[in-house]
Amino acid sequence: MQLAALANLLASDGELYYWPRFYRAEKADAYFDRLYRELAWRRERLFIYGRWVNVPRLMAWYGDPSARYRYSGVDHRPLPWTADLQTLRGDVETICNAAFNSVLANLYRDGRDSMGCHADNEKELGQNPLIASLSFGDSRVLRFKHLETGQKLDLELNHGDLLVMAGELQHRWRHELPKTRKPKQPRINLTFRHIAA
Ligand SMILES: O=C(O)CCC(=O)C(=O)O
Ligand SMILES: [Fe+2]
Repeated sequence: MQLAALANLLASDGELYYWPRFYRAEKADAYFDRLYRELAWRRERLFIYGRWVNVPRLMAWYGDPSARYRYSGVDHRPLPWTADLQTLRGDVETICNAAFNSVLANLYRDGRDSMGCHADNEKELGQNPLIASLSFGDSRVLRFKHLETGQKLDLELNHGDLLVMAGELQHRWRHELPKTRKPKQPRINLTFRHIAA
């Protein structure tokens, strides 16, 4: 099966493809355990409105040496691919029929960890980036908001799910992973990207 066989969840202004349980529970369990233990999780700090704030999640950045990535004034040099990340990259490349040279890993330790509203629109990602996102661990809601109409779309991402963002999505929509008061176990999200050298 290929991405093109999936329906676009958006009626207009971008492409969003959702493949629930892309990995079955057992396989997803094994990935979660190893990623949790093996990735070099770091607490990042960002300089926002004149002060340093802790990013409310742990992060790790892997990729080809040429895949340097800058955001919020911080230059991210990728760590070399681990065996699992290579395998996962291969899987999503096959499905998406695209090449990825880097992956941003996020670890949301509990419901207080989150990601603020943003678009993945850095110029290194190209005009209409194709970004493949894998989720492992507890479920969390990813919320899309249309920039002009304010339309909202909530997607609950579960253990082993694949989500692909493409087309004009990053120009027309923003997305966030809100905090929640519900008790939550850790969740790992991997977003595979192609960074122009
Ligand atoms: O955790 C998620 O599902 C979203 C991650 C995300 O938006 C990003 O890494 O840019
Ligand atoms: Fe994002």
